[in-house]
Amino acid sequence: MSDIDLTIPDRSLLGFPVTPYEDDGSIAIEQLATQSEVLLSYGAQALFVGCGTGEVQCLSLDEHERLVRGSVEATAGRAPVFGAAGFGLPNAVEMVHRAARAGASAVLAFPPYMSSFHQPAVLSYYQQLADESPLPIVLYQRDGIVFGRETLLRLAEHPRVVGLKDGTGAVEMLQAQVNAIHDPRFFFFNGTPTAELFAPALGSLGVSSYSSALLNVVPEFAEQFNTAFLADDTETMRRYTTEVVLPFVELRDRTAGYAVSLIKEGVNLRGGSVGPVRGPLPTPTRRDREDLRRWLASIDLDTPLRPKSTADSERGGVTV
Ligand SMILES: O=C([O-])C(=O)C[C@H](O)[C@@H](O)C(=O)[O-]
Repeated sequence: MSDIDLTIPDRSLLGFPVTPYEDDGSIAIEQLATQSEVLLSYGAQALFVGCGTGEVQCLSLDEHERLVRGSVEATAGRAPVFGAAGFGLPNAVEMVHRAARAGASAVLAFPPYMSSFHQPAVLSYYQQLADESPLPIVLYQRDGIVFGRETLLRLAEHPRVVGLKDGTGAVEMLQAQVNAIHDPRFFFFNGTPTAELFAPALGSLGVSSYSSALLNVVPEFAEQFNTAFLADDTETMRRYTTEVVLPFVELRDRTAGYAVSLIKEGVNLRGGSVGPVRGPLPTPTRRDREDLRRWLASIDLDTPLRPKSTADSERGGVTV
């Protein structure tokens, strides 16, 4: 286990990097380091590697471990690195042990897909995973798995369960969950698709940290949005949402899976060389790719992606 402090302060911007591939399909370690620099330089306070935006469902156990190790080396102690664990108990336990060996600080526990909604079964599943885990665990609710109040209270008592990522944006449920947990060690974060869209609403419930897939492709904008968010500048956030986020969401919603595929394509369009997504994620059509290019150009972010210090010396800010 890494000895990096796992404390995720309130109001953190969390990075979920895409997984870069070489031409032969192997993990592109050098590109991984470049991406880490970009995300950290624009304000990511933790990196969740090989998670949703990182194509978790498309990676082998070895690849996931390699990704975590590469990211831990690239971040060199500047931020905690989270791996992923999931897809059934034996697999999840194996993933968390591999993440620990690779130096991760914690893991994001993906819902076991194809599973029941029955709360006692959900409780038992995550308790067993936490019991077996050498690392702290962040729960993740979306799709098939959400945590009832009692389930969450019981899980939050476990010393290795440290937080909850919400992928639902279900305000009523989330408010009840936030109100139920009084442990300052337990953190909630907004991990909805294109999380900026929900940031103002969920921020007002006290869920003030969020994961940003946009930080991969338009880090300059994601940083500016986060500055407005931290300043509670609702007018600026509304303008950014209308002018930048919603046009992206319109593209994203054209095809299931585009929340990841278009992020990766956007990085490629900005010279990131991260390769294509793996199936079953969809390859963007030519028309959607061109529209994505136009979206980038509309906000003057069709320039090469660079870590912030390099980019600042080369060009000005975002024109929105
Ligand atoms: O593992 C995941 O679900 C994610 O990749 C989360 C994303 O960063 C999501 O919050 C987004 O699309 O902004």
